[in-house]
Amino acid sequence: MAGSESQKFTLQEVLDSFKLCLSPHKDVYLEHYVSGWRGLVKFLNSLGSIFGFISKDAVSKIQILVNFMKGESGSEYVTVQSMVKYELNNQLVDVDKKGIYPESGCRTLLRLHRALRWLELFLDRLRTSGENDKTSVMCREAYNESLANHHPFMIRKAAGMAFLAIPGRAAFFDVMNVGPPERVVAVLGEALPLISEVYQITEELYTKHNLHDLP
Ligand SMILES: CCCCCCCC/C=C\CCCCCCCC(=O)N[C@@H](COP(=O)(O)O)[C@H](O)/C=C/CCCCCCCCCCCCC
Repeated sequence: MAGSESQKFTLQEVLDSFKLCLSPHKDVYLEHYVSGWRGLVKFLNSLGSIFGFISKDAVSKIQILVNFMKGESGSEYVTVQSMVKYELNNQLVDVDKKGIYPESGCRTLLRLHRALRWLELFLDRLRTSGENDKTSVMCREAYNESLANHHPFMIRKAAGMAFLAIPGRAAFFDVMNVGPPERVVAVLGEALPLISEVYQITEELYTKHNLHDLP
């Protein structure tokens, strides 16, 4: 029982992680970034096995980052800023698109960063949606405006199929475990600026170092 309870998703938990993500100097703590994603994956898993291929990909990327954080150079992987600095200074990133470092922290985080933009767009649609709006449509629109631009045809097709299995708005809000719809909307309103700020800071860092096209 305790085990299954600890696997239960709450939107509040994700909100707390993103709250802790930013240092006073606006550095992004990897530990909390990763823990925010872990919470989201928990949510995805609770929606059913059709989302398994998405969850598996997110988990493998989270694990790559955790391995760096726990590895011998762990002290360089405290924030996104320190990770970028360390990997660039030590030529551990495929800046010239050679594919020698297919699992660098920078390229791995880039994939999650793009997914964070999808999340921001999706949550904003959810927050402003009406009772009769379809979650699958909101999700697809957010995906087409963000992640889809980075995915090949087959992944886009598979993602499109999975979106059809997303529960309706009321059931979706229930799984968030924060209370009635008005409370969900309020917590989303609190979560969104935090997610947006983390996204924006990472976006600017990747632009500054020309890291948006890492293979
Ligand atoms: C606050 C609660 C409400 C929202 C809950 C959302 C829960 C979402 C949880 C996790 C999202 C998954 C993040 C997926 C990361 C994808 C990273 C990526 O782009 N990977 C591709 C490229 O990687 P490399 O090959 O270059 O290493 C990879 O090819 C992707 C494979 C899987 C397909 C990804 C489709 C993503 C669709 C967007 C998520 C839809 C979730 C719908 C659930 C409502």
